[in-house]
Amino acid sequence: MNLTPASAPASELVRLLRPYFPWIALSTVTGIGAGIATVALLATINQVLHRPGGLAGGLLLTFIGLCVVALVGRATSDMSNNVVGQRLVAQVRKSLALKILAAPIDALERYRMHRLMPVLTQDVDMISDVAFMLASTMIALAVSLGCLGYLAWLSPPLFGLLLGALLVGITVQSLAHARGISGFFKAREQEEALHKAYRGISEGAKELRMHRARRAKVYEQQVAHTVERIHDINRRAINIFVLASSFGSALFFLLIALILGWAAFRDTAPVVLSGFVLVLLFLKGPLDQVVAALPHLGRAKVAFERIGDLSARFATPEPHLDLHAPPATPVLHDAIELRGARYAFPAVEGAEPFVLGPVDLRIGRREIVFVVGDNGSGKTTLIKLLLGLYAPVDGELLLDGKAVTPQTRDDYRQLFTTVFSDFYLFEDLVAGEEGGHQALPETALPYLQRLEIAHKVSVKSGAFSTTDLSTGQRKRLALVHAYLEGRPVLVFDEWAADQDPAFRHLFYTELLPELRAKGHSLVVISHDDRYFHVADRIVHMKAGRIAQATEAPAPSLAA
Ligand SMILES: Nc1ncnc2c1ncn2[C@@H]1O[C@H](COP(=O)(O)OP(=O)(O)OP(=O)(O)O)[C@@H](O)[C@H]1O
Repeated sequence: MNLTPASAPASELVRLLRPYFPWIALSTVTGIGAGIATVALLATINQVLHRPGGLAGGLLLTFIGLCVVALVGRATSDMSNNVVGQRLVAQVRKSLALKILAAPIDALERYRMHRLMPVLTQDVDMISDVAFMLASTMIALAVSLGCLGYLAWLSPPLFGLLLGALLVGITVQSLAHARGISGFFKAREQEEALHKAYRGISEGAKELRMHRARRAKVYEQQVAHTVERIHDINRRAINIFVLASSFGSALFFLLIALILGWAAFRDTAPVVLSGFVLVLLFLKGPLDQVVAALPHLGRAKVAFERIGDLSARFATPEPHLDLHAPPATPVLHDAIELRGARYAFPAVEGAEPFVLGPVDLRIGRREIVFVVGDNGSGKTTLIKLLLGLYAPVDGELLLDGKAVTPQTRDDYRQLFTTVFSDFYLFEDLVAGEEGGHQALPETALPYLQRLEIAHKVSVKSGAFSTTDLSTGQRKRLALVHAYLEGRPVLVFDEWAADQDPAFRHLFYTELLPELRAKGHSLVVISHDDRYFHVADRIVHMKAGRIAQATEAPAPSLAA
């Protein structure tokens, strides 16, 4: 599914709904059937009111038949519409998840979490809610149209009056709708600010406990202020709809007065007059229902545009990132290499854009390479290029001398196990790939013991028993993942930064050499100059360039 930018939600909706046209047709036909039967019921009741025999004989059968058609038609229409609505929501949810899974990492990094979450939750829920009420609204619309048809047949001049009133009502509703929707758009923009504030108060909870002034500022200026703005904007927008709806009701009663006045001056048959007023009074119910649905439809429109916007931003997925590709087990025979590779972040206002490269870097088999340098010198960016997470804007990435192409990039990435400094720890161990048969308690135990967390964590049903651990312990658990996956190249971004001195020592002096001895290549971002001697080679980064690549120094006495 490909949602296009915000400009064309209506055509987008049509495209999304296309697979469900048979269901929509069924819903429409049965809805209209129910509408016609309801109107015919009203006509029958009107006839009975003016007939000496009352509801007897053929009229009784007609009445029962129409009741059955109205009820069955309504239920069928409701259910088929519900099928469409729920399928639509499921499709949007899956499609958004797939888009996020296939989006280039730099596009995701730019989109930001506080913008992503309201779309994935609030906007999709809004569509779900509207899908739920769409069925009854459609039936109300069908009944309204049926009633109008009947009224036109019953008395064309009275229908002329009704038409005039309807035109005024529709004009007022349209104006209100336009104003209301622009309000909903403004409110939705504020929702993103609110989400950002919510992230601040949940993720920054500790910091806020420690700083009263900031706590008050975050609450007053970010949470309360934004909530109040959303409240004001939504209240005004909904009030516009309410006022328009009240105006419609007033217009309705004015119309009935006009009709009664007209009937007093013109000779109108009682059966026509009573039928007209009866149906008109009945019509108010479904019409009110349609009008009440307008704000919800307005909000759904806003939600659709947001989903469309997100979709458009991720409209260029990484090519050949197939979810169902067979497991790849790439092998490193000789080396991975960056040759003349360059990467540039998009410029941010007020800051110089960071450019990495051009860089040449070669990581051989069974080699330990340390990447070192000042904060912000480009170590992590270099690693992301090496991992194929960022695509170089110039130069190339090679595996055993062969260029990694968009077609082979995802397979290439399966060479690596990474522990980034902002790593995410998945609790479960993935079966079906390299670690499938290994996700057993007895396989994991030696690694958990080696990393001194066996007393805290075990493997149960293919998942770690807990991840509620200290930061350093969680990093050790991430390393267990790396052991279990057994991939050829391991990449650690400041892994040892959270470890105690004894374990840090163990990591550099025992674990890394052991892993190399087992055949792994290791790329380690490190600031621990006491252990630089462990590396086979040290790559110094400076302002986005490799300043020098040196052989490892001799071990210092302190180490
Ligand atoms: N997502 C991003 N968008 C824009 N610029 C970025 C982004 N990530 C990093 N940068 C820029 O790239 C530069 C290098 O960042 P990088 O994370 O590679 O540095 P580093 O050497 O790993 O630093 P540290 O030692 O602090 O982890 C930074 O100065 C930053 O301005």
